[in-house]
Amino acid sequence: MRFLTAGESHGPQLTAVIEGIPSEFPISISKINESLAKRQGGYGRGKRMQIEKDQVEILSGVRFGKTTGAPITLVIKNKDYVHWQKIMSVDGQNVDNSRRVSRPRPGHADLNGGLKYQVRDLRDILERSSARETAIRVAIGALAKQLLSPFGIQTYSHVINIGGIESASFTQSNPKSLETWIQQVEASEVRCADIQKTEQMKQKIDQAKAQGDTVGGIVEVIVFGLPIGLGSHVQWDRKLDGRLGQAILSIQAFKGVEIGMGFEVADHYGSEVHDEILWDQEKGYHRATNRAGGIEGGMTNGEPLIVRGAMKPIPTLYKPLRSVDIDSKQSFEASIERSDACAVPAASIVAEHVVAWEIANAFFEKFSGDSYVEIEQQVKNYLHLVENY
Ligand SMILES: Cc1cc2nc3c(=O)[nH]c(=O)nc-3n(C[C@H](O)[C@H](O)[C@H](O)COP(=O)(O)O)c2cc1C
Ligand SMILES: C=C(O[C@@H]1CC(C(=O)O)=C[C@@H](OP(=O)(O)O)[C@H]1O)C(=O)O
Repeated sequence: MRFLTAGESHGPQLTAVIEGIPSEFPISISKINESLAKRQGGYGRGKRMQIEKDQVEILSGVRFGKTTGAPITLVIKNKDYVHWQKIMSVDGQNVDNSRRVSRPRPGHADLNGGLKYQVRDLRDILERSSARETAIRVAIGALAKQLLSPFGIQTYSHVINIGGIESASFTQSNPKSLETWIQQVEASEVRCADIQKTEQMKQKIDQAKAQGDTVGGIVEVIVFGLPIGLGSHVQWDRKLDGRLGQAILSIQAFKGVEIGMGFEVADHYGSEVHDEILWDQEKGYHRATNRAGGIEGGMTNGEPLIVRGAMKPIPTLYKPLRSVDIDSKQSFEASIERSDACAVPAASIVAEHVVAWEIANAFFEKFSGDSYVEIEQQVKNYLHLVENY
């Protein structure tokens, strides 16, 4: 499976064309819209999220609520476009050039992109590098989630750090009831299961905002119900951990990724890092612990997948950093675009959905076929083989 996205932050719409989705899978538009609404939420977001109300349109590849096997086209309209039509004019007629950007913002693609593409209005770079694009990637991931759901694979996310205020990872907190834990995360304005930490994280965001500053954080994605053997050890670009790393680091502002114990492995003995292998009649092969985060040798090992991503603080500051005007070469304060103070809760939804896409990709590589029934058969056969191994 593969996809391409297109669209500018203040252009008419975001578009995705997805290819390779097997036929006869039920697709619910309202479920995709639920994911889109979650991405728009979260404490600390700016005024743009009050303008947009993201809704997906499916323009091809789905009929009577089921995939047909043909390429799927997704569209999300930018409501803000009505205010930007002249600024984003395609044909150069009736233009408004008052929003030209000549002072690149540190931490953004502005300067590198301007030099690389030889454009003198840095808006040409800003518009496409913007994290507005994550809306369409969440729609794609929401579709992937629906493909995985019949096979019992579920993906969740939460926030475990905002500006240094830390909350327990899923493994540390080891909740008794998954349902209650999910409810707590969804009820929190920062998507953190701990109520006390939620308040502290909100305070941290308020504090940063009051100072014209921004904060980043860490998000954690957990995937349950994975069969053993998604991904492969045989080739570098088939290793699932490598692919997940790329997926997470491709999210705007993500600078670090960890699987399982992650960077912590460096501080421990091998006996404290690896997961002993057990077998019993009921569970078959399983592990005493899940320090590896569900992946060994580039393949799933049947334990829950645990992936974390670190997001840097939003680079646009209301107390701007110094930059250079590309016309006069004089030192100025960087341009201020309307901006979020913290987008970590929103980014946890993005991470959850890009991970779901990677898992779906690995799943349909292992269980390849053109239709739901064909794939269902393969899954059954394989699970039987695993059970009898
Ligand atoms: C959900 C989300 C929202 C974001 N909102 C903003 C924002 O309002 N202002 C901003 O300057 N950067 C924002 N960013 C981050 C920038 O898009 C990103 O830092 C920039 O494109 C440069 O890319 P890089 O940080 O990956 O190098 C956001 C990122 C995400 C994931
Ligand atoms: C539009 C979204 O996020 C945007 C991401 C973003 C950036 O520079 O990445 C800058 C802001 O854009 P604007 O200047 O239009 O307010 C955010 O609002 C979104 O998440 O849908």
